[in-house]
Amino acid sequence: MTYAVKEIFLTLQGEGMQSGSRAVFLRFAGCNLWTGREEDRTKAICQFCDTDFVGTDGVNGGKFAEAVTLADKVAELWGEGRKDRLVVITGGEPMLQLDADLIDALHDRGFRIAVESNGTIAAPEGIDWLCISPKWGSELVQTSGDELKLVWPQPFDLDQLEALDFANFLIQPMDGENVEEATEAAIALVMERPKWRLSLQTHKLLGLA
Ligand SMILES: C[S@@+](CC[C@H](N)C(=O)[O-])C[C@H]1O[C@@H](n2cnc3c(N)ncnc32)[C@H](O)[C@@H]1O
Ligand SMILES: Nc1nc2[nH]cc(C(=O)O)c2c(=O)[nH]1
Ligand code: SF4
Ligand SMILES: [Mg+2]
Repeated sequence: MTYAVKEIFLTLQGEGMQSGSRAVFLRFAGCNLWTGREEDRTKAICQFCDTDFVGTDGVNGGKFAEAVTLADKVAELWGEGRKDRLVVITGGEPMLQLDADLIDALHDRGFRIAVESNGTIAAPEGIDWLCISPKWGSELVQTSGDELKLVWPQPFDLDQLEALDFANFLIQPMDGENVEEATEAAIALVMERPKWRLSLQTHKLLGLA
């Protein structure tokens, strides 16, 4: 299968439980909840996206015909050393393209595989760290994983989300024009519900990609 990749880059994971970890980010092009075009945003299911995932024109982006070629590029960007290798696969929606061949090729090169997904498509076997970030108005199909990272505010019933099979529950303020209000609301929520932890987008605070 040919993979459409927006960009691949080395940075720190900015969000969630693994925040602060060195990681290669592999961002796939395309999403099932928004076209990525600004003129479609207000009619999209997911309207608050902070990411350009359209096309294959980003740094190290392109069409990769083989899983091994793509995994080689990820390994090249990691550089020397096979210990503690981490790749974060995101998008767009990575579950539209992530398959067993790519999972195997990345494992063969020593990577732990973390994935950021909206949860509308079931995850394949072999993911080492699964982060699901549900979107109001979409159907949540993947109801288990390592972390549920809820962008706030959204009209979810938190009691229902807490009943799902996740090891960690995180709340992440919605970036945008109301980010300060969203951050205050997220802090208030954690103070009321200690099951949840605050996730900040630390890469934005630090000026990292
Ligand atoms: C760009 S998405 C790509 C992965 C996948 N499509 C998803 O939504 O989980 C990566 C992460 O950024 C979060 N995110 C997107 N827009 C955001 C915003 N405006 N503020 C805070 N988090 C945001 C998503 O919820 C998700 O956890
Ligand atoms: N540094 C950094 N950390 C991130 N964690 C999740 C991201 C994403 O866009 O999926 C992201 C991102 O875009 N950059
Ligand atoms: S589901 Fe993820 S990639 Fe798609 S529009 Fe929403 S935040 Fe962006
Ligand atoms: Mg991002």
